[in-house]
Amino acid sequence: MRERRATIRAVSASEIFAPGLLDGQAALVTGGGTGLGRAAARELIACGAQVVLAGRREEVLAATAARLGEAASIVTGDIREQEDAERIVATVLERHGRLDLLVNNAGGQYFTPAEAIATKGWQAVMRLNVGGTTRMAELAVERAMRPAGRGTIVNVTLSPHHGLAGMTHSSAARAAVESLTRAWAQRWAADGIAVVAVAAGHFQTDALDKYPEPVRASVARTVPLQRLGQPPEHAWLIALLASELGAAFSGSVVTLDGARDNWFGPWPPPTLADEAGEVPTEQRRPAATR
Ligand SMILES: CCCCCCC/C=C/C(=O)SCCNC(=O)CCNC(=O)[C@H](O)C(C)(C)COP(=O)(O)OP(=O)(O)OC[C@H]1O[C@@H](n2cnc3c(N)ncnc32)[C@H](O)[C@@H]1OP(=O)(O)O
Ligand SMILES: NC(=O)C1=CN([C@@H]2O[C@H](COP(=O)(O)OP(=O)(O)OC[C@H]3O[C@@H](n4cnc5c(N)ncnc54)[C@H](OP(=O)(O)O)[C@@H]3O)[C@@H](O)[C@H]2O)C=CC1
Repeated sequence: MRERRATIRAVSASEIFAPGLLDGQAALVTGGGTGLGRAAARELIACGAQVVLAGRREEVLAATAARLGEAASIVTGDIREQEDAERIVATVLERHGRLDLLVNNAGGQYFTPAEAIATKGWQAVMRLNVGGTTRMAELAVERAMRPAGRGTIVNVTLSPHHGLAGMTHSSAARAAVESLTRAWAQRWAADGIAVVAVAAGHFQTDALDKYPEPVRASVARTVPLQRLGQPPEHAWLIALLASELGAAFSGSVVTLDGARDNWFGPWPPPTLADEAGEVPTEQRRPAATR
């Protein structure tokens, strides 16, 4: 595992938070080199935090850190491996002497029908999303947050919660992480540690490129907002949870999805509406007679 410091380049001020909101904080963002993790790191830095980006690909992390400037640094490692995970947390402590915020953002799955998921694939998704997230949370608590008597852990999960038919392994894994979030919030409250899950809907990141074209083309239409989420929107929520307000959210699953959760389609439902777009209404009951 190799480490490298970023070159100097500043991030512009936050568009919505006051300067200095997170001054003095040290954050660790897993999967911080790409997509939602990169946007979160940028916003945390804009708010004053020092951020360590973790992931497996050094070149990806280094390119992001170079864009984020001297408040960003990188550490390579695989969150599924105990030794790597330990070194990731140790690196943050060596560099900053503290870890105030862990963003458990590294995760993912592949798109396939439920019955096509091989045991090995199921285990791969569980190992990454549940195993990796758990390992990082426990290490952050043991090594940094409990000794400091404070800290915030944000676990990135997935909306809709009623299940994604092409990603059932991930629906199950993220449900487990949300359940763990609630349990950890109780378990670690007395240590001054807040644990929150952010259930992300469908966000416009490069990762969507890996899904089949018809899936990509239709995703935004499955969202009542009729557009994909933008990474800065997710990043603003992460920064908010890293602020003093995060403690009050402990144990919550905050869904950020443009109303995707539990949406069953547009209104009026195309199968019910007539040519004029009107939906049949039920007859009123006759007035009661005396
Ligand atoms: C209707 C709306 C749908 C759109 C939803 C949009 C919402 C977006 C949600 C997101 O999360 S976007 C972010 C996506 N990012 C990632 O997924 C990145 C991380 N993902 C991965 O690394 C992999 O997908 C992984 C499987 C989770 C982990 O990979 P790992 O390296 O551990 O496994 P592999 O060795 O590659 O594979 C192991 C095993 O898994 C099965 N498998 C893997 N990929 C596929 C596939 N594409 N199709 C079928 N099966 C797959 C397979 O059994 C593999 O074993 P072998 O066959 O290789 O022996
Ligand atoms: N985009 C979306 O619409 C949604 C995304 N999400 C979730 O948000 C998170 C970020 O998504 P997004 O940015 O779009 O996708 P990405 O695929 O870009 O992000 C995944 C990141 O995790 C890192 N990563 C993956 N496996 C490991 C590992 N074993 N150890 C360390 N790092 C790892 C990857 O880097 P590397 O490969 O270099 O290790 C990558 O930077 C993921 O958990 C995703 O599932 C949830 C809902 C919707």
